[in-house]
Amino acid sequence: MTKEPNKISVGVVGAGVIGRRVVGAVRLQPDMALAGVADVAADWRIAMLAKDGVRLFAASSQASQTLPDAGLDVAGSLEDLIAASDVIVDCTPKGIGAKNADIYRSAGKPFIVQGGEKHDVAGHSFVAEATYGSAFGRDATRVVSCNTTSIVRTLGALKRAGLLKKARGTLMRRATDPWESHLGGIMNTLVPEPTIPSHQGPDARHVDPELDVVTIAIKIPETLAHLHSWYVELNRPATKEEVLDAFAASPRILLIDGDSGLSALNSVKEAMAMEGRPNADLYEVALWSNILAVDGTELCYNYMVDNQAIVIPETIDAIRALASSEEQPEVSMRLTNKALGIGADELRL
Ligand SMILES: NC(=O)C1=CN([C@@H]2O[C@H](COP(=O)(O)OP(=O)(O)OC[C@H]3O[C@@H](n4cnc5c(N)ncnc54)[C@H](OP(=O)(O)O)[C@@H]3O)[C@@H](O)[C@H]2O)C=CC1
Ligand SMILES: O=C(OP(=O)(O)O)[C@H](O)COP(=O)(O)O
Repeated sequence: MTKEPNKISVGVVGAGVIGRRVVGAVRLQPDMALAGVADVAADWRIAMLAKDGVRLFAASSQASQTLPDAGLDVAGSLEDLIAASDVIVDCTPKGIGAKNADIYRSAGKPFIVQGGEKHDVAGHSFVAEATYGSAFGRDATRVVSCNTTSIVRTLGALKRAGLLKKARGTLMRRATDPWESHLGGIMNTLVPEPTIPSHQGPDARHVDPELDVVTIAIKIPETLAHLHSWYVELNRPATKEEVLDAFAASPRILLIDGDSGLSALNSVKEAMAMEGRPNADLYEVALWSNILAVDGTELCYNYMVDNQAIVIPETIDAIRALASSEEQPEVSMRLTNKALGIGADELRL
């Protein structure tokens, strides 16, 4: 397969909830081209990608049978996709990326895994605003989980403004993804995560070891998004305006006004649909400016994390960090934001 000149050739392994969104986002970047997708599934999800012109590769010997049996054209094996790619984005279910890492390393190809994998799989954890620079030119990185991404974005904004001392958060986690809610999830109950801290707080310190952050998580019976409630101790008394300015300085945090009617997860998703976002995806952390309170050094706020969407811009930036000559995080993030329509300036809200 011939590569498009001057474009980063991206191979995606595992095209489920995250992988198919990465496919869509890669295709919108001016400096990237999609080499194809390798998967083991051969159902409607993969058939729809094929109809969109995505080249399919069989990620297992069984898939090399089941894909053609389902009437789908197969361009080659996982190894063929790796050979045709400058960088691999592994979006397989938790634990499989760790096994695939050896294959990518043996092929000498840089790769990205997602937040279901442990930090050690890549030896580096990625959130663009914090660790683009240390990812630049590496052989691998891990885009941290959706909740962890939101924590680093928000606490990072407070830290850059010189305000952050320590943060304690309660994370209400959606039970399962919408498309598979008939297969699992919970109903008519709330389930506290069995350990304190939940993994997201410690995991945020893989990105920024200076963060003093503890998280507690609860699984809740809905599928739209996560909702976080934070108590933050500031290192000096601040005003509400100072705190809002600190958050507003990041284009990947969207201040929303509950008094305008955007008062819940579902209304924010509907607004994203009206914005014309694919899948009504909310790439930003949506933080309620009207439900934020500052009292001296005490700060409390709530925000929404669209778990299916928030890691997509980070993954695009991680591709540039590993496989392009762009060393400046701001340049990559601007390109990504523009291509995906991210940030208050890009929205009608
Ligand atoms: N879902 C979410 O909200 C978020 C997920 N993440 C992380 O992203 C990663 C992917 O999650 P998600 O998109 O939800 O997963 P999905 O289950 O939606 O998609 C995974 C895809 O990979 C396929 N697959 C399974 N095994 C292999 C294999 N060996 N080789 C190639 N493809 C394979 C699956 O096929 P099949 O279905 O047939 O098994 C499926 O098509 C995980 O690390 C997860 O923790 C991060 C942030 C948010
Ligand atoms: O990465 C996520 O959340 P997390 O930050 O709680 O690990 C995604 O919402 C996936 O979570 P899941 O492990 O419930 O599928």
